[in-house]
Amino acid sequence: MSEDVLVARGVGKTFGHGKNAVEAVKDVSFALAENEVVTVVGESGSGKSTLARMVLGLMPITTGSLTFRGHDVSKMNAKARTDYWKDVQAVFQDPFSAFNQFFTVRRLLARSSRLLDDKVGQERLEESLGYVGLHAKDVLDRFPHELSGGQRQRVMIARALMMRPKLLVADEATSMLDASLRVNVLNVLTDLRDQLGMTVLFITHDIGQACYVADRVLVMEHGVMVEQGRAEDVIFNPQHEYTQRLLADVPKLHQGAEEPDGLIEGGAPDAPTGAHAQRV
Ligand SMILES: Nc1ncnc2c1ncn2[C@@H]1O[C@H](COP(=O)(O)OP(=O)(O)OP(=O)(O)O)[C@@H](O)[C@H]1O
Repeated sequence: MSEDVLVARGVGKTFGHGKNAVEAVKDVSFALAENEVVTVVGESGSGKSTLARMVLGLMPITTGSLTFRGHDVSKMNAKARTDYWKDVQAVFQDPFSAFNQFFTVRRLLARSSRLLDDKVGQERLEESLGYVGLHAKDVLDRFPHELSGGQRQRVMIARALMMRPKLLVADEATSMLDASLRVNVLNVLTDLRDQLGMTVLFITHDIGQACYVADRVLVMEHGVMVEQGRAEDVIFNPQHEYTQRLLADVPKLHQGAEEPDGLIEGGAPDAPTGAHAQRV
């Protein structure tokens, strides 16, 4: 059986105090095993990004505990956090904000590869760009404004992959991509799980994508994890009313449950078209 990489027990996050307090995440418990893709799905404001930021060590937790391979990651000093980020990498929704506009892609990626020796760095760079469907010669000497939104996002994913992280946290990382590229990137994530034994925590508001890519799905509503289970179980036998409602907004998923052929043609709105049926 795979070992747990990350374990969250009773994790909570409250912003502000008194009557202005916002409980963004409430008493959330889950574990991420080695070599699995887990998605967190929920509507806007359900606490997904706050959870991701706590997992990344970017903000302190208010209650509970978070451990990565047995080490407490909720109270890291600067050195421990730098080490943690060799094992845990992130890709966020807005790739533009992460770019220095005056740096070429080559320079941006070189900053990530400085921890690797030159030969490994060059190989990793080309390999990582290849994983996301980019060729080094097409992008390395370009500036951010010379790339499309989708290309920028894929460069950011490649940058994270260069470190061969044990855990990749992808927060709405495919939101800027068109449908075919989205499928491509989602498939890359599962390939990385298969080939590198990487664990992926994929955050999305789109239950179609969540179920397509995931081994397991965690469902959040108003900061509470209302349901978690294997992707097949969550899609075809959702237990919580909120999950049922999210799925009801994706009519093709339900049709597919009754008519296995139904999914092949359509797929969910805003979901990886058709491919979902082949995965689940
Ligand atoms: N720094 C902050 N200060 C105060 N409240 C915050 C802060 N960050 C998030 N919140 C609040 O916490 C709740 C959860 O926000 P969060 O961004 O985690 O949700 P989300 O599910 O990721 O939403 P989205 O999909 O829109 O990004 C929201 O009510 C939000 O307004």
